[in-house]
Amino acid sequence: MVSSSTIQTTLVRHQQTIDTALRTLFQETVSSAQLPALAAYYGQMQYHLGWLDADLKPTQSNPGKLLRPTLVLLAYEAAGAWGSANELSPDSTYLHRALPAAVAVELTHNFTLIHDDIEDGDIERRHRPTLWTIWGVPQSINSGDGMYALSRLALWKVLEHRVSGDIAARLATILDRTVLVVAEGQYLDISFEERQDISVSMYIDMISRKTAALMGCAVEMGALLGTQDEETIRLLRTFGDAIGVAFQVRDDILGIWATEAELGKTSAGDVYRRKKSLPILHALEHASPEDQRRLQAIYGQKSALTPEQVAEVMTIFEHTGTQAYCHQFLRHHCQLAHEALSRVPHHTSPLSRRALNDMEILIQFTEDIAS
Ligand SMILES: CC(C)=CCC/C(C)=C/COP(=O)(O)OP(=O)(O)O
Repeated sequence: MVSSSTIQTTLVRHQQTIDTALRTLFQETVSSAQLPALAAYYGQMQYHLGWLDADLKPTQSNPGKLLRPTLVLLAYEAAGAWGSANELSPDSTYLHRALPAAVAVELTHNFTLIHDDIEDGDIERRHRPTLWTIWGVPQSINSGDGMYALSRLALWKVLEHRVSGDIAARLATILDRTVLVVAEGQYLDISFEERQDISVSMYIDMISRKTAALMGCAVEMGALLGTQDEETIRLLRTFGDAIGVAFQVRDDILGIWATEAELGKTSAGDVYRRKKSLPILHALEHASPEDQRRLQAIYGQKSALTPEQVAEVMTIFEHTGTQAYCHQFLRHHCQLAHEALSRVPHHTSPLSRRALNDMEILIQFTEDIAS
């Protein structure tokens, strides 16, 4: 079992550095557009990032997990940090080479979330009202667009840190391809809502695009900045893709089986929401014909589910071995992530070893709920 303090330590190691870089690059990138008339436009983006409140006053908020940019920096270190830092030291200047990519990935992630909240009609994110509920849909779409552009501009700052034009262009291509793949995943996810014929494999393909692709991208970009060794980059990318799928499936499992105490919201919440996540798709494919008919009837009805119907769905999950299947699926992807990491060519630098160890802790943390 990975203790919450171990995972905290792993995730916060770079948090402050990333938070500072995010704010600095954001300010640097928008400074040319700091007309008073535009202050509220950039303020809306900063609200979404948690830096300002709804009155556009600074908040005391903590920077959050910043998981994706953390993956950029860990991959950069694991790959060798361009050979520039072979000692563990509190001086983090060696990270400067990778910070623009970390910031770009985080801004890209947030641009997709702004648009996702509009598309899903979600009214809350990170325990705060979503952007569109405060400033309306047109302004929020426009904030998301701006944040996407900022993410690309932030990335080009790598050129100020002795990264070659070739590597910078390759980084930009990886990020652009990823945004396209994420949008494909979002298309599939939205189209699945109207369909009754979604298989487990179609779902896995969808989450590989919508969720895992950006995590794989984060790791690949970090690795590419850290080394020229293509095999190391490939193995780290495999780790990122696998941990990305595992993270989503972990979320799916918690959405059904986490206790109210663990989740801070209703257990079986994803059943109440009729979310087409891995558990229900597995049960729809593998339950007995009678149970499949019941599931289809319950998930197809117009009215809200009653607690009795939710209990019935949970019983069908039990009969079908759905929880065991989801746990097995999670373990398998964690195993893929672990195998990829264990094949990363051995690095003698303590920095690289520590980053690989942190990545192992992330895998264990993801897998814990299945053990
Ligand atoms: C191109 C676009 C807009 C892509 C959105 C990508 C994305 C990761 C959405 C959040 O997924 P989710 O809806 O499953 O998660 P959450 O519950 O956080 O909204």
